[in-house]
Amino acid sequence: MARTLPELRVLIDAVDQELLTLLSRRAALANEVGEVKKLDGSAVFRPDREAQVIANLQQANQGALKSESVAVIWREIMSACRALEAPQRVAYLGPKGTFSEEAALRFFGSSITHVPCANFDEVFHAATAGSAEFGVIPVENSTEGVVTRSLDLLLNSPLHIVGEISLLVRHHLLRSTASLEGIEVVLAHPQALAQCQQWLTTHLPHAERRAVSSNAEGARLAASNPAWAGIASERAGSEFGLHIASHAIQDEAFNRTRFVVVCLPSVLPAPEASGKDCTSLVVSVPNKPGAVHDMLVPLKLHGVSMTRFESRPARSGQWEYYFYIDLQGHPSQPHVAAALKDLSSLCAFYKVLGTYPLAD
Ligand SMILES: C=C(O[C@@H]1C=C(C(=O)O)C=C[C@H]1O)C(=O)O
Repeated sequence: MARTLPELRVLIDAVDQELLTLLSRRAALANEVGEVKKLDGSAVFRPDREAQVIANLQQANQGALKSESVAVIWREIMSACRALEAPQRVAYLGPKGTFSEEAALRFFGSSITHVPCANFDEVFHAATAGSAEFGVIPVENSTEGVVTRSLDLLLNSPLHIVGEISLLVRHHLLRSTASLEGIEVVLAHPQALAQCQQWLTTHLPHAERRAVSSNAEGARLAASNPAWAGIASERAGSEFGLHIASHAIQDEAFNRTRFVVVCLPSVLPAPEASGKDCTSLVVSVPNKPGAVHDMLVPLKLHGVSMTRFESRPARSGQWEYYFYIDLQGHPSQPHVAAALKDLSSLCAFYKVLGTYPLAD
């Protein structure tokens, strides 16, 4: 005979008690790890070790849980255990409800100390000055391309990149009522206004588009005026008590933003090779014919594939540029090391921004 609902619930309650005992044991061990780390001064957050823990469990998983669920559950368990060692402070573009916050939670789990910042410069400053261990910043969007301020800040910063997150970004039109009637102003970060420009031209041709410091800030302001609307995430909508006047208004259905995690090398040294890594560089070459072509030859010769190539003005007024290059691979791989050595010898400026595991 099939078990009844009350019987099943008694069994589930018993399993939960067992889980709690096991999780407490795990937490106590993590606490002990924290003590050891305090003595030898090593990094609290070890994303490489956490990735390995998840990979081992996914491989061992014979049960009913989906592989992705195993990852999500253990990310949170490890986030809570890590917070017992020392709460990690993570700076990002605030206020609450931004996609930067979502990216931070995806990478670190929810047991972090939030350090919301007013702009990207402040994120870099927080992670450099030590009011946060880590910063999370967007670097490119699949519709709008490069986030220029982030690239410019990376150039002169002592922070290095230790991880990346790729987030599906769905923008909603949010306001105090659920209709499109009477909207005079649409407030959002310039990136979001750009990612929704076709929709705005078609549906709200007469509304003023007003750039603000973040989408969540636009949503916060939209809550104060019925003729204003914001473009932001669902989370920002609930944070400020707004209705969704129109769902998923971004011009590209699969609009994605790539974020990177930055920190001082003393907080976390460069991650070791994971087998699926990216190495980010910024370089410049002498302003002479063929220099850019020559710079890329070593990549071809050593069989290293380039996944990104961006240029930014060097601001010298001489039509000189910095090139931001992403390569597949890790400098501990001989062919990557050889390509980097040859490439650097051709550059007037050469800086490795970081080497880190690729996002799923
Ligand atoms: C417990 C450790 O510290 C942190 C927490 C981890 C965990 O809960 O499994 C893993 C790596 C670290 O980010 C450790 O380094 O082993």
